[in-house]
Amino acid sequence: MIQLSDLNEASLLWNLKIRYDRELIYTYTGSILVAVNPYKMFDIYGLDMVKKYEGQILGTLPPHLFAIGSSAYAHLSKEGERQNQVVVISGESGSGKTESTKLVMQYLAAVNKSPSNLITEQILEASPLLESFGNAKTVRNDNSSRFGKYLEVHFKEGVIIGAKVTEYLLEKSRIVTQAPDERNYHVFYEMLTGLSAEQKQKYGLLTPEKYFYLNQGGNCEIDGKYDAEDFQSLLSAMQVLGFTMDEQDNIFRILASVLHLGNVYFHRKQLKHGTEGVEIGSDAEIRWTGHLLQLNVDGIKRALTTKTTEARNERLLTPLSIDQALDARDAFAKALYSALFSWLVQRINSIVFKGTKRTAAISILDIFGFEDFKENSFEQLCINYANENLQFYFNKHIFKLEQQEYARDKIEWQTITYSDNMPVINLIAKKPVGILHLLDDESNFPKATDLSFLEKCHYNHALDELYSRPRMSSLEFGVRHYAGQVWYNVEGFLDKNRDTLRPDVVELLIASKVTMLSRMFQSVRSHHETAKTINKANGRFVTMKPRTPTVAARFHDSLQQLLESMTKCNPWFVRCIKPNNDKAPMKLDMPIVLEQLRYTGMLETIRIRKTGYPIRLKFGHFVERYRYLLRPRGCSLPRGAPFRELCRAILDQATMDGDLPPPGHGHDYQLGTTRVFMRENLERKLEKERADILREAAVTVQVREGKTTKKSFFILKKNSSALL
Ligand SMILES: Nc1ncnc2c1ncn2[C@@H]1O[C@H](COP(=O)(O)OP(=O)(O)OP(=O)(O)O)[C@@H](O)[C@H]1O
Repeated sequence: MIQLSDLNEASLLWNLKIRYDRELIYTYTGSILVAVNPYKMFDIYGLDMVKKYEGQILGTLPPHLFAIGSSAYAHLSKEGERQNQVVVISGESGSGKTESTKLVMQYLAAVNKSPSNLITEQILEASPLLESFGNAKTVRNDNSSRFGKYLEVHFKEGVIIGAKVTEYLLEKSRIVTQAPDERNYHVFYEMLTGLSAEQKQKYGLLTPEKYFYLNQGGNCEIDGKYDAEDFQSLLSAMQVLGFTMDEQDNIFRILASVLHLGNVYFHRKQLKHGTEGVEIGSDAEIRWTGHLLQLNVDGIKRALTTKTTEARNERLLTPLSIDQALDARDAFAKALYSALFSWLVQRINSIVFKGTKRTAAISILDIFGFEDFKENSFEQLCINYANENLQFYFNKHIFKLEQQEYARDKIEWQTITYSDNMPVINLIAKKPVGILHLLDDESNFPKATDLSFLEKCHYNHALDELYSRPRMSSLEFGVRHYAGQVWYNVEGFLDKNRDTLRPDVVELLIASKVTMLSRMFQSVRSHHETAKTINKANGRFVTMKPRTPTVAARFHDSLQQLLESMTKCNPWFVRCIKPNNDKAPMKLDMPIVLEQLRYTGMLETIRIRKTGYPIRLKFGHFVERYRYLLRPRGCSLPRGAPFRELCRAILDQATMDGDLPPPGHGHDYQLGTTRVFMRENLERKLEKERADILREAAVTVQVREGKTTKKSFFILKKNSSALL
């Protein structure tokens, strides 16, 4: 796209459309890959394509995800140094991030120097397993990831030796409620259609329609998804990953218990002194839960109908109202499922993560896309905050750092402006009155309500142009994000942020005779205990007294860790674009695409890629790498000439012949005070020439020596390609 002569929104959009109509779903903006979701599988991801892209310089072949994978792999060790790589895949829900993640991973698995090792297979199998437990049907995407994922793949001498998954913010509300046309997590439906009748009997299970936690969306099936088959894939993934039969049994026990709990219902009950309490409608579900989780049945009943408070060293049981009882039931189910999900991630890591000593990693970030629904809640605020941070990371790399480099080396440059989203990040998270800080303060204050939180937001941010108050007296506030204005309804914000599981419920679960379950909740308890005592004087969220960290605080911390680790990597960006809102194959809706191009700053990105110099090499490095290119070979290297002059000689020669513009205004390189600054097309040309020369040299040596054995030729060939 940087070759477009007339660069404007319309030409950019047309270019994408024309390519898309020709079934070219990938396009480069410099080294950034734009991927427009085809909603239709093309035969472009086979082994033949892997081979085609393997070892190729970016840009020499048509744009493809494999080219990004190949470049990241090649850069893992450049100039003898290990350099971690990160592939940042962004885009809105349904744009194709998860599919792209899988394809990049598939590519890495195929090209790594030991493609058939068990660890590679296990890493690949982790994907469908996590998808079953962390993906669900939403109105936007039939297979929407409801958690963020950062996958680090570790290499040693080109071989995959391990991986590590970090998960972010699983959407918990989905476990107990689903909007119309949506579903709960896939695994429930897969289990209910995939288990044999006998196994279902063992867990007391029926069909999906019978469960309140599964039937609220109105349709338990997804067109084109075969839950029973996917269940078999899930089982085989568990097997490859080495889950024991006991572990699998425990997983099904927990999943079944969540479903049983969802069907527990209550009746109002008048108690003495005129107070209202509840009684359980039927205790069959409770008995099933008790049986499957090996818990005390009376303990479960108590946990769902009363709460324990401590006063003057005395434990008091207070009855719950019907709403509180329903909340207690839902909290119980959410705790079970989310603890299981965290356990799964840890379990996978315990199998595939082998430490990071002397390894280099390619990480892939697939994090939930920007969300703006009819009703937006706490989850959307967190998700959109994460996206703001990613956009900031993108801007920082593409615009800020880049232009700082130009200034440092004093090259000629006219500053390109871009829309800096730091003010929104500050509005949401800056101390002391950023929205998440206000939320945290209120969450730690027992008498606070969602309304008092909203009032504090209005009070502190009314004058901020990025913040809006509603015209009517609805419980909402608006934030102008980089991707547009979103209204957040604050109902439930405090509870969602506190996300406290009552200590008596934690103790009940720890008392389970199912060791795996008991351990899960021991670790929940110890996580809370240690987090409380950590001294957080490092600028992160601090509350007045050590308290259990809130969801926002934990999310903020993990996001900062993620960004810190990404900062140490060389980034590759994949921008996924959703072509229409109907999930329809090969249909590109111009306004929908345009909106995404606008808010992701694509036009500015192309401009900087077109006029900027993204490739930078120290003079010494440049000479070392490209000295073969001087013609006649080596002769015109003036002895002792300064590196800068040598660089100029090589570059002048490279830009003089061929189709690249000659030196002068807008030429493809500039010499700074310490480094060569090049455009990507010039780098590609140099790399190609270098590769040709080295190949030629290898053959010449073979012919000259005549005696060169086949083996030594291959060594030579291998060495020369390692230099590419
Ligand atoms: N390269 C591709 N080829 C064919 N179909 C694709 C491709 N990428 C995405 N799709 C289709 O689009 C659907 C949505 O893609 P995907 O789940 O990767 O989106 P996402 O951006 O990860 O969404 P979310 O943020 O909701 O998780 C896929 O289920 C698949 O049907």
